[in-house]
Formats: sequence, C-alpha cells, structure tokens
Amino acid sequence: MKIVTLGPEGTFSHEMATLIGADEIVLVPTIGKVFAEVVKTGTTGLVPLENSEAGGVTSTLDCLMQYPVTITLESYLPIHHCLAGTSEQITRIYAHPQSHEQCSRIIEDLNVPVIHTESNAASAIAQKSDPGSAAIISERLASRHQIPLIRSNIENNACNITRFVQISPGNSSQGLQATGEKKMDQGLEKCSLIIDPDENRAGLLYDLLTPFKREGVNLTRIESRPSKRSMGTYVFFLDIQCEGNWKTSVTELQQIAPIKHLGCYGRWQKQMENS
Ligand SMILES: O=C(O)C(=O)Cc1ccccc1
Repeated sequence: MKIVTLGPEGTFSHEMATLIGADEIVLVPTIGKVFAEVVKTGTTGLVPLENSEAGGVTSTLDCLMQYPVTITLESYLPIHHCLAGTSEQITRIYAHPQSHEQCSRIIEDLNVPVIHTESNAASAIAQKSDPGSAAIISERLASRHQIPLIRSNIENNACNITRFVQISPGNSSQGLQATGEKKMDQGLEKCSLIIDPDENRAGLLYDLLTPFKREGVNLTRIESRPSKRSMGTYVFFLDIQCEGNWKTSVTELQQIAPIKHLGCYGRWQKQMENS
C-alpha cells in the first residue's frame, strides 16, 4: 500500500508507516500537506493524532475538521527522544512542538530559546547547519544525520506513546458501520466523530453525553477545539468504543447536535504483540 506521511525521512510518522507495512511511502513536509495530498491524489495517509504526554496534535485535529477524510486504522508507537548536538554550550534548541512538550522538563532546565520545526527530521536538519544548537530528536535520527548524543531518553515520562491514524479520502460513508465484528467483540474497534453544536447553553455537554451514559457506552477520548467561527464556540472530538448499543447512542446524539463522522476502525495489532 502507498502511504503519504510527514517527512523528511526519519520522522516517527515515517517509522510508523514502515511498521504498518507501507510498500511505498511519500513524504511531505507538514501534516497539512498530508491531508491535502490524500484528498488531491486519493492516496492513503498516516498522521499523529495524540500523544500520552502532550495530548492532541492540533494540526491533525484541525485538518480532520477541515478535510473530507475517513479514519481507517489506528496504531500506537512508543516514543523516545534524545538531546543531540555538537556544542558544549547550547545556544538554542530545535524541536517539533510535540517533542517540546514531551521533553518540557529538560528544556526548562537548559533555559535556552526553543525554535519550533515542522517535524523531528526538520529539527535534525536545522541542527546540522547551526553548530551551537541542539535538537530534540530520536536516536535513529541522530545517527542518520551523524549528530552526537548529549543525553538519551529525555522524555518527561518513560511511557511516552503516540497514537497515529490512517486516513482515506472522502467523508465517512459508513456512518455507523463498524468494520469488523471480531474486533468489535474484543472492544478494539472505535468510532470517531466531531460534534459541532450550534448553541451554547447550560447543560449542553451533559445532554450530548447522556446517550452514551444511558447505553453504557465507553468514550475513550473527548477533546474540544475552537470552532474557529467565533470566540468561545467549540467542537468536540469523541472516540467511542464500538460495543453494546453504541449505534443507538450515536443516533440519539445526532438528534441533539450536528456531527461529522470520522469513521469506524480497528487497531493495528502487531505493535501490541511486540510491546
Ligand atoms: O516529527 C515527527 O517525527 C512526527 O512524526 C510527528 C511527531 C512528533 C513527536 C512525536 C510523535 C510524532
């Protein structure tokens, strides 16, 4: 399968695409460009969605609102970072915003300016042309670019995991169709959606969540993002476990507020077996 994902070579996205078995990988410099390419060329994409330490990847969430795509698979990758550079006296640090948050403790201790990049691979490339600097990157990237390690495993939390999703072009046509009964039985299948309420009133969020409580359906994630229409209006990203009467809950939810289906999908398993 051909997969478009965040490059240049050596990003965690690139590593995840290789692990899930892509036989052709197209690398683009930003997450926004992954979405644009998926929609323009009909290729499958792979993007980071959330991290166990830093939370939602905002550019991915915003693109999920904006582009007609469907989530078709989720996968998890343990993430370890190192500080790499050639100078004893570090003048500045190059880091992807997610990597910055995942390593915020050491960055605060170092007390030098941080320059944000579009990817971890971009941080490595920037460090190479700025000898006084250091980069927050994976050991794999440090060795690929021959940047000496200053310190390994600098993430705030040793159990640092990023969740990726595979995306296909087109709005979810499946609606409430889960993709595999077997995975559903194991509680592994999820359905993602965005609620876009056109109102702001007391008890709205309570009402939106009541159908799930009533049917005993587990939400695995809820996250709000600005609607970008006006100050103080929000959309809600929901991931729900496809178990029991989850379809009834979603049908009821649809009667309370407009929703965008992002699709129902399973989890890439090999990762679990290996970890
Ligand atoms: O820049 C990368 O390597 C990415 O794939 C995005 C990212 C950044 C930090 C943790 C996981 C994924």
